[in-house]
Amino acid sequence: MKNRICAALSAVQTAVILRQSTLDAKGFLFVFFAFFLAQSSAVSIYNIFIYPFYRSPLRHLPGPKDNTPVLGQSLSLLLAPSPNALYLKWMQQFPDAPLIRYLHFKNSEWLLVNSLQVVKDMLQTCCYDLEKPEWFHKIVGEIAGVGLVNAEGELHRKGRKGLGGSFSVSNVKKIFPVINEKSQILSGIIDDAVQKNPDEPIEVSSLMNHNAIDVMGVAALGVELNSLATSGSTFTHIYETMFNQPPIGQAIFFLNMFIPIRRFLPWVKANTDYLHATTEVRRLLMQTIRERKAEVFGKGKGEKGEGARKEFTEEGSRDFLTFMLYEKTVEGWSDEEIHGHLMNFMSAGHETTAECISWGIQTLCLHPHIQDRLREEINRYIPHDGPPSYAELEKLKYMDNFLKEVLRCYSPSVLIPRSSSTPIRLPSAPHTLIPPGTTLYISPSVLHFNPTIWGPDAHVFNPDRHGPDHPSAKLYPSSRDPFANLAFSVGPRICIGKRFAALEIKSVLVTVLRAWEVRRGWDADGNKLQGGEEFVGHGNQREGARYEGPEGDLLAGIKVVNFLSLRPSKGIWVKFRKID
Ligand code: HEM
Repeated sequence: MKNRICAALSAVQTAVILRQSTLDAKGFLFVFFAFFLAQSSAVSIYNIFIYPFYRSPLRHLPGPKDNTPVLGQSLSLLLAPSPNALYLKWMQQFPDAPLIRYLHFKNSEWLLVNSLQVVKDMLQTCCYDLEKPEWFHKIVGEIAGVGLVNAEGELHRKGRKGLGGSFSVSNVKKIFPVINEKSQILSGIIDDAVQKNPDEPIEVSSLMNHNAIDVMGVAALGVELNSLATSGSTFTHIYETMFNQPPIGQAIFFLNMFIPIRRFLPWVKANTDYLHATTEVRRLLMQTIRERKAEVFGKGKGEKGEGARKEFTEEGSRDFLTFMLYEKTVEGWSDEEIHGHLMNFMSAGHETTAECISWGIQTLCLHPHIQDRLREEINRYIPHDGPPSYAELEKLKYMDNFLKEVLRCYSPSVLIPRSSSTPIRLPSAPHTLIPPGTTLYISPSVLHFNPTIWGPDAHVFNPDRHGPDHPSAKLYPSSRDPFANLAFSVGPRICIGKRFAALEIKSVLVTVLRAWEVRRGWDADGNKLQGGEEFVGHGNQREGARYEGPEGDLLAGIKVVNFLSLRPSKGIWVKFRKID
């Protein structure tokens, strides 16, 4: 925008000069670029060095002042030990500030949200007055496509309506046997590994990733990807390249939010690998859409055939792709739109779910008594060896609380950002005029570890705190506010896959806990314990914490990747012992 205005102004100024002189084409270009350079430099100097410090209506808000010149806090955020670390530090430093102002790249102003009221305004009251920021569209669009995640306004409402059926209880129930089947395969793989080497820890986060990819393959695409059986499918490799980038890849990813540099770095391997992965996932999904269309509508017909409809419904095939092709509500959706939704499901749906299960197992290793209580509940309400039914899972109340606590302490989603294209005042902060383009940043961890919401033990893992009779219900009523649990977000843009994800997580945990006792298999630095070595330390919690802060203790030595979600960088090593 800034460049377009400067270019238009420069063109007018050059035209005025041209009328008074006889310049040739070269001279014309020279004058134009000279004007353009001078004007855009002046605007940049104003935006970077003057506006945020002397003019901005946000300049008096509390926030960190230890900025790096021009880069603000961006370098510190990039180098932080976790995607939450700095935000949690600021939450502790400015406990009473509903909005914490910090400077980002080129001294752009960002606001960290530190109040439930502001969260409510952003995600509910003003949901459609705010949009996802331009930088988010750019970076998440590369990984997750357009789909719902990047749709705004009317397009988003239409998408939600059209996709509601795919994620309804009845459709999710139809997919449930697939989820259970994959959990069984997962258990079989653990069994094989333990039989070969009983004392050797197993890395669970990549295992859970393979499981989640296989589930999404069948649920979203109707395709068996066989990641678990073959230790990785093409999709697994693609997503590993995207999510597991080396430091140079992360730096490019980060810079690309502000300056489109990817195409200028064809010699950097991390960049070309990443670009190849995004092109390849698009190609594979487009190919799957074409093939399914041919199956559903008949080759080359491009129209619905009644015969095909019968065949598919009788088989009960209700993967999301087939559902989208059939549903009347979405008739007329282009391949491009369907592709966007599939990209969303594949990337938003597998990594987050796998991380949640992995952190869940990590906490079970740290808290054997929680493991015992869960196992006891499972054995009571699912008193058979077969896969759990939907109704049986619904009876597991302690499991529900455990899952809530895992999502509170280890929210896989680390950012819920919004911005406005016009100046806006939020109802809960009417005196703060938020200029257009300012990023309002919700880091779920800031609300999840806030002692004013959860009490002084907010940093402690305790599933019981979610129980209806727990004292915190009366002492800290805000902890019962739906907006205090942000792992799936809340409001019209709440995660559409929430129910599906919860089912998958519980299915895996039930399968694992019925068959296995899990024990810590990582040392104080998160490395795999060798052979029969056991972890010795004073209380698993404190040992190996990488940094001070509410989250540091809970990570128990496991280092995380400072990227788009809470992902362990060296995996999570776990010892499994068969329960007789
Ligand atoms: C533990 C697992 C999951 C977590 C923690 C999670 C978290 C989230 C969060 C926080 C959002 C809101 C983002 C925002 O508004 O900025 C979201 C949106 C979304 N999620 Fe999930 N998700 C999970 C699983 C899934 C699954 C399994 C699917 C699909 C099968 C899925 C598909 C989506 C989609 C399509 C959206 C966009 C919704 C919209 O904007 O209306 N997610 N998710």
